[in-house]
Amino acid sequence: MKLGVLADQAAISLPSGSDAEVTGFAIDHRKIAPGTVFGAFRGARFNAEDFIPAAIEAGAVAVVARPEASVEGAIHIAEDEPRRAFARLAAKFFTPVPECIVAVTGTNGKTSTVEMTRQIWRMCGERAASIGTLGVTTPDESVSTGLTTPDIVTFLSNMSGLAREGVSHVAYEASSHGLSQYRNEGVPVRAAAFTNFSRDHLDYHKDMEDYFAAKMRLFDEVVDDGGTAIIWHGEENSEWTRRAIEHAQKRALRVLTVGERGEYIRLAARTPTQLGQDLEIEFEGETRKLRLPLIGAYQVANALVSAGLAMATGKSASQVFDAVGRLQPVRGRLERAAISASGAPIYIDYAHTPDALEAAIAALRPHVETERGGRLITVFGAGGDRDQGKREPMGRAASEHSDVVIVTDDNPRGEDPAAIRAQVLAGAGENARDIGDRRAAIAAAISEAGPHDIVLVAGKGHEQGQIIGSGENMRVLPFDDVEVARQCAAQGVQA
Ligand SMILES: CC(=O)N[C@H]1[C@@H](OP(=O)(O)OP(=O)(O)OC[C@H]2O[C@@H](n3ccc(=O)[nH]c3=O)[C@H](O)[C@@H]2O)O[C@H](CO)[C@@H](O)[C@@H]1O[C@H](C)C(=O)N[C@@H](C)C(=O)N[C@H](CCC(=O)O)C(=O)O
Ligand SMILES: Nc1ncnc2c1ncn2[C@@H]1O[C@H](COP(=O)(O)OP(=O)(O)OP(=O)(O)O)[C@@H](O)[C@H]1O
Ligand SMILES: N[C@H](CCC[C@H](N)C(=O)O)C(=O)O
Ligand SMILES: [Mg+2]
Repeated sequence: MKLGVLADQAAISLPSGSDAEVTGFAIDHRKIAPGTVFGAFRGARFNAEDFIPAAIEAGAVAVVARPEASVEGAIHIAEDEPRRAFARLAAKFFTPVPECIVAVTGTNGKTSTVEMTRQIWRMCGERAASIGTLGVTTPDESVSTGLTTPDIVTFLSNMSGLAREGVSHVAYEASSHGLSQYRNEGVPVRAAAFTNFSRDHLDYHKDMEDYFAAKMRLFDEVVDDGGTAIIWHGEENSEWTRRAIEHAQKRALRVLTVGERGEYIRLAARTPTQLGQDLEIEFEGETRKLRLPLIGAYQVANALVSAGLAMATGKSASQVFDAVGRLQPVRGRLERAAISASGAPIYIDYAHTPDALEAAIAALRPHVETERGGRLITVFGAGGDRDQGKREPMGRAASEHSDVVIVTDDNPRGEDPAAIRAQVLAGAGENARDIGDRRAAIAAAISEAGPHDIVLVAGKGHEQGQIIGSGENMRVLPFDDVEVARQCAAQGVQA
């Protein structure tokens, strides 16, 4: 494929008289083959401009880099924001892509929402896929990628790979890291959703404003002109929600709000039942009753945002609401792993922010048999080399809303695990227990749970390992909360 053609399509100008045959795209100089376009970006650890000579030596025909970078022996596509230009250009190479693509952002609920959207589309008869923290899930398989958004080349090649497999519908998770690094864009996005906004990732973003601005790139720039914005508008009526609506309106998107204060789908009532919840919603002037086979208010939010995405992409209300009633649980999100020997259910959840912990605990609270002395026992920790400021509020959220709190390790990475736990414990208060070893912490919670109690193990959800150390010393020790909970529950039976 000719670089000139790709550049024309992407509205990117090349130095006059230059053109070349392009065979691929790479952002890592070690992945260059003859004919590759190299994106030389300045990152947190490396400045890839240092690798430009090596990339050209390996056969790069063009380099997308800042104007001040030195490029000799290949075409210099000089751009002030090289990541953005590279995404636009590479997107013209990785074609075709699935005809219907939607994206989801927000602090919590992205993975759940892309997964539920995939399920709804599938129940409507489409070949649908989702991309996010759980990996790439297609009609045929689920492949883990390690990161929510890998890198732009992997993202785009996954999209065109899915189209080749006959997938027509894709819902992808747009993380704030991905959005601020232009790692998940370039494809046409028909509709974009915003689930909620609260504290996370302030190790990476300067402050909440900076974090919000990263998320708002989805509405400001990534979604198609004339596209749809689905925005959760819950009873909490957050200022961030109002501002998200403003961003979407400013871009002249079709704005559809969903939730207790939603105008498109209004959640009028929610009644927890033993295995799920009964919902009453108002849609197009009619009241409908739905039964969601999942517990927790937060799962209603994600299910209704997913319903909005499915309808915004052409599915009929009757098909979509019928599908909502048949949603399957999302891996590691309020997943019931086992029942303890005494009869207490043990739930695994991916809550790793103060807001998410509150939501997960609130989901389980109605199921605790409080009148018979039942307690909610929460086991959780906070990740190392991540936002330190969320640890104390996480401790506070857990202790305010649970009856027993056990603080444990969750991917300490390059930090001292005991120091991380101390920061969490500072918020959790004196009654919280400190058991660093995650297996021992889960075992302690399960062995003390009585028949009317519920155990919540939060923070790792679907994860398959405990990450310890960093850089050269990083190791991932196999660890699966679901499996450990099952083993501990089974040991209880034998004892
Ligand atoms: C902080 C962060 O987000 N870093 C990501 C970012 O790295 P970076 O651009 O800073 O890269 P860098 O390592 O400094 O290197 C700069 C450039 O030099 C290139 N390079 C580097 C070395 C070399 O020998 N040759 C070479 O060409 C690299 O390919 C890169 O383009 O871009 C890389 C590839 O696109 C990512 O792998 C990397 O994710 C790291 C590993 C990470 O842990 N990220 C997490 C925090 C993350 O992004 N998580 C979010 C989810 C969060 C959530 O769900 O809440 C996600 O979307 O996955
Ligand atoms: N709509 C919601 N409101 C509040 N909390 C939620 C919501 N959805 C999910 N959560 C909480 O957040 C956790 C993570 O959910 P999910 O994986 O869907 O979010 P995510 O945005 O993809 O997270 P990440 O940023 O790690 O990728 C859940 O296990 C639950 O505790
Ligand atoms: N995508 C999130 C996941 C956090 C999950 C938790 N187990 C941790 O390691 O902190 C992050 O990278 O911040
Ligand atoms: Mg996710």
